[in-house]
Amino acid sequence: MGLSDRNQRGFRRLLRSFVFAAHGLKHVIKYEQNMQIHLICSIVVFAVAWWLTLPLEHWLVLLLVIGGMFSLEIMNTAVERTVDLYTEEFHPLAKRAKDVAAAAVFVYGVFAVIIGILIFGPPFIQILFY
Ligand SMILES: Nc1ncnc2c1ncn2[C@@H]1O[C@H](COP(=O)(O)OP(=O)(O)OP(=O)(O)O)[C@@H](O)[C@H]1O
Repeated sequence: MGLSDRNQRGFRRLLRSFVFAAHGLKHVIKYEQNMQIHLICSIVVFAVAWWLTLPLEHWLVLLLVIGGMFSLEIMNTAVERTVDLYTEEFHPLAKRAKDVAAAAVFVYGVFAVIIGILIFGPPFIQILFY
């Protein structure tokens, strides 16, 4: 959507916003190594969850955690690009903004790993020791 047709309403506008979101997603997947790592990890997680025939509640938690991780990584990229638009010179506030955005992904990642251990730990212990 051009900046001029911001006042447009209706289905066409909705459709175009999906197209722009798809462009953003394609950009993050193509250029962000961390996003590629998240994608590979999530495919492995879903494959193992399928193999273990985890219950629906566990699938729902996994979907929430992985969806949240993707969304945070995408927002982190948005912060990085916005900071780069403002300056590509070294600036303490640019560093602060990027580091804080990265910290959001890191904190969520730590909790995602804890949730993963809680979900996958018991069935693996069952398979390995019983
Ligand atoms: N303009 C800047 N001024 C000061 N420090 C910066 C600036 N740009 C980046 N940095 C520092 O370098 C780090 C890496 O920044 P960069 O833009 O390369 O993102 P990144 O962490 O490599 O992210 P990703 O790997 O997800 O692309 C930042 O977290 C920040 O500490």
